[in-house]
Amino acid sequence: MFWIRSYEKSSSCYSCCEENRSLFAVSRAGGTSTLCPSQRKAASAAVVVCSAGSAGRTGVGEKTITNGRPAAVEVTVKETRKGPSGPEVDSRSTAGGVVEDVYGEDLATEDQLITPWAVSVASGYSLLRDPHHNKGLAFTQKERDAYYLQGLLPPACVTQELQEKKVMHMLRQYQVPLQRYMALMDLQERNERLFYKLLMDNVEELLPIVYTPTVGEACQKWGSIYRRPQGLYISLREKGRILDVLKNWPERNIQVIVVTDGERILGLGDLGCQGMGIPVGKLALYTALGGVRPSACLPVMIDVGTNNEKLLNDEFYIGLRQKRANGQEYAELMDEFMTAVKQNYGEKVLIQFEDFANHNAFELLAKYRRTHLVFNDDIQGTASVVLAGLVAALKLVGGTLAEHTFLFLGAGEAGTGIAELIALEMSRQTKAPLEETRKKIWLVDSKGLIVDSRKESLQHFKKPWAHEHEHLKGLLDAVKAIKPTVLIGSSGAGKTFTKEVIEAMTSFNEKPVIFALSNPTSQSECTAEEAYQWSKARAIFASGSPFDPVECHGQTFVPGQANNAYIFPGFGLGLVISGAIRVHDDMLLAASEALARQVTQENFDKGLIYPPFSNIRKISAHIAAEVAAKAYELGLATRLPRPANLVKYAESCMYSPNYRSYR
Ligand SMILES: NC(=O)C1=CN([C@@H]2O[C@H](COP(=O)(O)OP(=O)(O)OC[C@H]3O[C@@H](n4cnc5c(N)ncnc54)[C@H](OP(=O)(O)O)[C@@H]3O)[C@@H](O)[C@H]2O)C=CC1
Ligand SMILES: CC(=O)C(=O)O
Ligand SMILES: [Mg+2]
Repeated sequence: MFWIRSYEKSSSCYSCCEENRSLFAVSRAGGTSTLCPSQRKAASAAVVVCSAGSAGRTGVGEKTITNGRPAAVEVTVKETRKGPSGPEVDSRSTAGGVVEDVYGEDLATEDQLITPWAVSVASGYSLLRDPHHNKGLAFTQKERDAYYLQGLLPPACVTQELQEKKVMHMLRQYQVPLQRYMALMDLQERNERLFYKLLMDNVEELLPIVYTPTVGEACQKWGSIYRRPQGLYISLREKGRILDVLKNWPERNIQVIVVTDGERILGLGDLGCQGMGIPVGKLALYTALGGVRPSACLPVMIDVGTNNEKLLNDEFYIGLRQKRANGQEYAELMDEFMTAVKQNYGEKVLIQFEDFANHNAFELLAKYRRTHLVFNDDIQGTASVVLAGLVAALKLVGGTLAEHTFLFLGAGEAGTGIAELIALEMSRQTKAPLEETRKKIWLVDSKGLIVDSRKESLQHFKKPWAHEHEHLKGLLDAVKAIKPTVLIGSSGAGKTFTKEVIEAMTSFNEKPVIFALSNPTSQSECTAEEAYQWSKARAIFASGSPFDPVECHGQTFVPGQANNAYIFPGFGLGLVISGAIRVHDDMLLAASEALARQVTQENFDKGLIYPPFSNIRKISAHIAAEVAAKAYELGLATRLPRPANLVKYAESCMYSPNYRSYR
């Protein structure tokens, strides 16, 4: 038995050997190659050719047998790309030529060019450095014998459970959340399955590390803590060759892309290229919470510059050092990206827009929702999660949606996205026209209450909310005048729900419903403690970032986390398993209902309007099933026939992080 290092996963091999990604071939830079039986047969000959699929690269491995095992496997990489007129072009010269040995760079002087990805493998050493297959001390003795690992590991063989216990123990020693974040990222790069097992088994403890609030700090310091790319960085420099850039990614079978341009990272503003932490974090949740295979997930950072002066002057900044491109230049880059994604991965890859500034977010969604499978998490995912929380909250406060009055602080992506879905649901329930149901919803932006006298100067997404009313500048005035039953913070501005605001809400509501959605914790409109204390323990409260339970008036309150993380993983899974080709608003409503249904009486008894994250895999399966059902109903699903039991089917599709046994 021997291994061949190949450069692309052959798509035919992928499908026939998916379940048993054996180690006949090992990965390069996170990519894996699996030899199907025919290739294995070929592998017993002296030369193996691994097809490059559409990427156009061919790796040719030659082996020399010494005492029944490979003494060395030399691999020659012949880069073949189609020339402009069609025929294959041997681009070896531009690729840096043939590399003679595995670690050629050690022999080269610093100014000599080397081709780092042309290497050969004949030892388990590389297996230990392949995060997709590495099991560390959990390799059994048999596996150590079979895969040339003898001596490369200390003698102890341990279980994955013991490894998990040890890493959790180590993580808990760190006092600083960012240290935990970095340790987890290191684990992801070292042993992917252990990383996901940890995340799934300890979701409530680790979510605040890989996600909000710590991911916010990680993005702010990304330039300093950057170690490995973790996704694709596509900058203005790549304009005109984005398709080629996509082909550099080692995985072919991508199902979900999360893309940002870094302009509105949580409530932290423009973090430019450092926003990459968000797609990386969101996709970790796609796998851990929604069960999408890690190899099917692709984080993308579109770098068009940054207007953040501090970053532009930071010596450790890793992005383009220029002001943000906008207008036509921006639109062209995005268009090239969207086209290349479809060309490379097909019609059914889900593209999730994340943390774009609102002046681009609404346009991108409107433009591509007709041609691509796109979803804006901040506009649509947030709307779905908040609607679910409201529907659940009605069980505690009484009344129908239409009997409530809503006031938002913040009229951007999250605010207007939520407002629109509430109005849509109200309209469905009451059969009243959307224009009527919108009148129950009021929004305040940085200039005050959105009213008709401001209409001319409003951004297009605010115009539907410009109702007749005198203009009021401050939130407190608006609360007193509108007398909302539900107050929702989506401003990105921390500490804006003051004592006076919460007391005013409490003065005319028996149980004021208060959502402080802004992330990370520093930007939350108020803390859980403030909401409960200032409302004399009467508030029904949920926040975007997590807060610890609060003791108030002799009771313990467990605040809910109104975060789109409840929705997008299951939502995406539903699209993937049904082979959906477009996202429809009805799917958002279906996801929202599925989430609201998961809140149990026991949860309500604790004042919770969201189920605990510890049940998230089950919740995601139910959301996925409802979304898929809607896709079938709307004729948007392509995976036929429709499975009879969609919940069971969704569960059966979910990634498991348990180690596989290697033959
Ligand atoms: N919990 C969750 O799941 C989610 C939370 N969020 C959070 O919501 C926040 C906003 O996100 P998003 O809607 O995309 O951002 P946008 O930039 O699109 O919108 C922000 C809105 O808040 C207004 N605003 C800002 N500061 C103030 C202030 N001091 N007083 C009143 N209004 C203010 C802005 O006013 P103007 O238009 O006048 O500039 C704008 O209307 C972020 O912190 C984000 O992290 C977002 C998505 C999901
Ligand atoms: C949660 C989220 O998507 C945000 O804060 O932007
Ligand atoms: Mg977001």
